[in-house]
Amino acid sequence: MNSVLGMPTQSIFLQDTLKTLMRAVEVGGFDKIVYDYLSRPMRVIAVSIPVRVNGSITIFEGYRVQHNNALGPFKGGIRFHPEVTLGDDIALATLMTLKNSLAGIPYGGGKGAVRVNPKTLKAKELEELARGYVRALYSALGPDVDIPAPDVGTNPQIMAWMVDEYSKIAGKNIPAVFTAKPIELWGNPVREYATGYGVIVAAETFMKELFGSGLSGARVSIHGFGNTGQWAAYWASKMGAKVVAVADTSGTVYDPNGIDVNKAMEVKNKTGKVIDYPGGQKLKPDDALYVNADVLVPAAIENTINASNVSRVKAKLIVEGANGPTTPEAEEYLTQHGVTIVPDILANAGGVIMSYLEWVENLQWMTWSEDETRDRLGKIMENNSRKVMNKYSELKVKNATVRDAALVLAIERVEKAMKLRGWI
Ligand SMILES: NC(=O)c1ccc[n+]([C@@H]2O[C@H](COP(=O)([O-])OP(=O)(O)OC[C@H]3O[C@@H](n4cnc5c(N)ncnc54)[C@H](O)[C@@H]3O)[C@@H](O)[C@H]2O)c1
Repeated sequence: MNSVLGMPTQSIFLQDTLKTLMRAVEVGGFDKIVYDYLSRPMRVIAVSIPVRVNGSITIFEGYRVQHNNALGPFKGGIRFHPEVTLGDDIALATLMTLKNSLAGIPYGGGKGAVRVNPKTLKAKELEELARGYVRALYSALGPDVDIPAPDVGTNPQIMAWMVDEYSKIAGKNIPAVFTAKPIELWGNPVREYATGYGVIVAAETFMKELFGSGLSGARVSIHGFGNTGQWAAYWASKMGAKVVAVADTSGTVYDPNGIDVNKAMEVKNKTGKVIDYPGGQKLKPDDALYVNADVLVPAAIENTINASNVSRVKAKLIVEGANGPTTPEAEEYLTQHGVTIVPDILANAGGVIMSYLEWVENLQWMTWSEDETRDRLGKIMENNSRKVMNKYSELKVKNATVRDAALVLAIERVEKAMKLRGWI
């Protein structure tokens, strides 16, 4: 698709997303009209945001893509990145519609973006940009309209500025319009580790379903040791798994007897390099993908498991913490070799499910304890994992994957909502 609503949208990412959507529509036997709806956003808003940078005005380009709201308010992050395009933003918003649908939460999908390298801005300039984004899009946002959250390049502080700006314009506090806010400003402590925790609940559920025993005693390797990877390692270890490898761009630490995850996190947060961990063997960054492990969690970036290295992967279960870490060619190879992949759309949904829980708290001006919130998140992740497993066993298509099952479930829920509303 080279243009949407008259705007140019060349993007390989968008083309790939539409291919994935088309495959799922075919596997699930959906009507063509379902593809027609989901292959384009309902609304795209492009805005100019003037900010005084180093004394002179720079005008930044921003977008909000409101992809589909059949299931509820649009929901998805805001990305600050120098190379983001409208086409990429549409792809990301499309994936949010599917992820939120699969998660079983009452949200449609959306995504926002600003073409900027946030690292080049001073704090005050970044604040002005965040506030300018909200001023430009105020009428399109709202707790029951469109609820943004952080994504690449944005964080809880930026959400705090945004919720403040929105509340100022509204003339009253409206906490539920942004999620993943700081704990002190209507946020929830579980948010920090929600994605990594969710990945491990999904891993535990699939281990039980596939092999009859959970993570206890299983060997786990984690590739990528940022927010997702560190907390996945932490919860895997807490649930009794043996974390045998952790890796970041500095290298892999491998210890078949198990790594002290608290120590590894402490070292990573102190020096920025996991390779400074005292002990274990020191290997190359990608070696965490190839070590002897029962479960592999790719939690770094996209396309890490691809045609050139897939034959070296030894794990029997791959749980995608990162978005898009397994290429389609690699997935085909792994599927033929009996490896199960728990897809990103299911495995890393803990963050957005936590956003939903924060929104529910904010709408009622109440808070759950950390334990209660985590318990709710865990139950949703476990339940969703089981639903996907059941769907997978129902699919009669040759070489169907768990990803196919997840996407079919996601589309089914949106399709039902669109039918009930009389859209299709
Ligand atoms: N943080 C979330 O809530 C969240 C939610 C959903 C999906 N994700 C996805 O998870 C992935 C990681 O996100 P994050 O927030 O943890 O990012 P992050 O920046 O905190 O961490 C990324 C980590 O990956 C490592 N890394 C990058 N390239 C590597 C390589 N080639 N080899 C080894 N390590 C490498 C980095 O050193 C870093 O430790 C992304 O794909 C992201 O889209 C994150």
